[in-house]
Amino acid sequence: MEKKTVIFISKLEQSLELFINQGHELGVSEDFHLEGRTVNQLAYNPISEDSLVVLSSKFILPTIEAYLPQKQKYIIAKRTVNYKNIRNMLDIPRGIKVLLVSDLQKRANETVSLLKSSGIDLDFYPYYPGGTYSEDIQIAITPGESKFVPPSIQKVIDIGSRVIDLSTWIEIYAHFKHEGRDSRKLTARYLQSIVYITEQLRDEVQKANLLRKHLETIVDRIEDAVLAIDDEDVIRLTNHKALQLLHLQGKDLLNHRTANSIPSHFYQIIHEVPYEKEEIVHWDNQTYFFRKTHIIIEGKNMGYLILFRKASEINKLEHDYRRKMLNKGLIAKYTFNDLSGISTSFQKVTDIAKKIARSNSTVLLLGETGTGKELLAQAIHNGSPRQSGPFVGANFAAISETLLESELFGYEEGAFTGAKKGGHIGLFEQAHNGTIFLDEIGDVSHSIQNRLLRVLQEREIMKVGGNHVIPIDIRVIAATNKDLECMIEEGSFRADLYYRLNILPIFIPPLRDRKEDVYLLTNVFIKKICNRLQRPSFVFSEEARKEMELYHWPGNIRELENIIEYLAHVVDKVVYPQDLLFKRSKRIVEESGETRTLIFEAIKQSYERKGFLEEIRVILQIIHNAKITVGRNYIIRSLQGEGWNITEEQLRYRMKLLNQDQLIKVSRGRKGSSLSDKGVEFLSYLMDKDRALVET
Ligand SMILES: Nc1ncnc2c1ncn2[C@@H]1O[C@H](COP(=O)(O)OP(=O)(O)OP(=O)(O)O)[C@@H](O)[C@H]1O
Repeated sequence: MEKKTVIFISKLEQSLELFINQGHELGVSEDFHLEGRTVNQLAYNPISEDSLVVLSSKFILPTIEAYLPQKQKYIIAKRTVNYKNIRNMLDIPRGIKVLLVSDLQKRANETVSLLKSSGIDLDFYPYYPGGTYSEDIQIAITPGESKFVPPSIQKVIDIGSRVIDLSTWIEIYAHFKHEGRDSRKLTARYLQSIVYITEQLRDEVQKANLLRKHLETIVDRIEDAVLAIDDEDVIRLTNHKALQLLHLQGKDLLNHRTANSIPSHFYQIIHEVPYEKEEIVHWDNQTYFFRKTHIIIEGKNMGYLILFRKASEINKLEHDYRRKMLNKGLIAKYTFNDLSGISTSFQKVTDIAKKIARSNSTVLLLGETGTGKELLAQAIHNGSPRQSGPFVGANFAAISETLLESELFGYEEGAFTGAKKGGHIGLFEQAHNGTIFLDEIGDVSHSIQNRLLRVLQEREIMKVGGNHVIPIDIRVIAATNKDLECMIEEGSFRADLYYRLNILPIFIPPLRDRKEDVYLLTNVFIKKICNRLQRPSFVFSEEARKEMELYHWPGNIRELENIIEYLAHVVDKVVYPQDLLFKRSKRIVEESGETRTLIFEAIKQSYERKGFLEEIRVILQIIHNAKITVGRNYIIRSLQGEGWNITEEQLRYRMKLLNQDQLIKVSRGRKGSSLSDKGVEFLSYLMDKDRALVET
């Protein structure tokens, strides 16, 4: 049988294309010839009488009537939304204003009713060129007319031109009295496209359910109590913690009105507390930290979120956190208030340091051993905007060369034999968002100097065995008692590293140059130490005080503090010159056993704190065994023979401390060292301790 012709007429070419395409998809083109004419084409492309004309809308009828043959049959197409494009509209939350944009007012209105009758229940505002609209609308939906969308709209969803409704396709078949079989096939195909959409929607619903379950699990894990309430005061989300604190365990609050579901006093709090502010509220004999925030979606207020937690829990958390940081040594204990000193030179130091603290630049602290460089570094950190971040100390004289690299930069799991599982976070990474204190920077080896330079330049590190860089935000404070400029001349310190460090230098004068501070510091330490030992205070006789002022204090404030500690153990009420250790020529072995133990224990602990007591023990042993005066090279070689790898710089530092503690004697002209009597005593004290440990 010869195929009949169906001619679609529309103003727009794209609508004709859409209809013919739809006809192909539905299989209509297997039964009829499908053609299209725009209104303008009718004049030179006339219509043959035996065809059926389908008009895209009744509004074009007056324009085209003249071109239709007299008895021409025509149908006005019923149009519907293209279900394939409906999916995009489902993401728009309910209650949001949406502009429905079309070319004419009536078409905009028509599309609104069409969408509403298809179950898309949004807050539609029809719009057409020349119409008005409210400026707060941010989303527009248009059936293929996006060119008419006002420019202020942020999001446009084009659902495409409207397609032809099933009833019109059936009418086409009915017109030609086509067999019913074909129209059933047509109906089946038409429904298929809708079923496909329904399937898609079902998937979406399942996905949404799954997502909700995920969300609920996550919210349950949050330590805070959570309540999400919509703009109609209905509870939309909550967690175990909230139910527990509100004494509503086992109750289902979801989708219930807040007013009817939660305790009335708490309900009152929710409505009284201002938005977006951390508040402290009292309820149920407890103090809570409470926060209420708006839930804003696509610019519209959809309700509010409440987070609350018992203040006691937060205090405990903060306390635990600080304790952990303290245990790890990541907190700076001292502030500028802990720095005592009235001398003009010391006042100048603190004035400059306070100003410098506020900046983020690298600081270089210069001064003899024991002048308070570490104390000042901590005070600078605590006076800086980074005060709540970590303060990490790295002592280059204390960490052995072999460990230094991995201590500073960390290592990846499996970087070397014996590497910890999960790797190790280095000191630089631990200092992220805080301050790193590079103590004894003058003792650092050449290879580490190179790596430090890179870190300071790039502000990023690479772990040992790692293959990616980790950016770090740190403030650097370095300290040394060495003359770095002299070391540069000798070639033992890199000039470029020095210039990177020497940005804000602060020189702390030695104690002998600020005698006014000796008396003040003496009293500060008497108070502190007597307090700690819970013993009555003591005073200095006039003569002893003079001796203190005359003394040259090679060990500076640390030495002064040690002397007061010693006196606190041995004097009663008044200190006389003969009580002052530095004044006495008596050998330590003449001290009473009790005092000796106290002094040795204090020395032992000071090495332990520095982390190299074991190395000190081996060094003393090597010198002792040699029985003659030995030089540093000999000691280094012997240490290596016993598996200890330390640099010459590190050995020099340790020898200096041993000398200060009078455990070794350095022969004139620095030819070599031997153990002092005190050193021999100290070594046997350490060995006794070791034995006691083994026996227990
Ligand atoms: N101005 C001060 N007021 C009170 N105590 C101080 C002051 N300066 C230093 N101290 C105390 O003196 C001791 C030595 O200080 P610190 O360790 O900071 O010195 P340092 O210069 O870093 O020493 P080193 O170079 O040997 O590492 C510490 O116990 C510290 O508390």
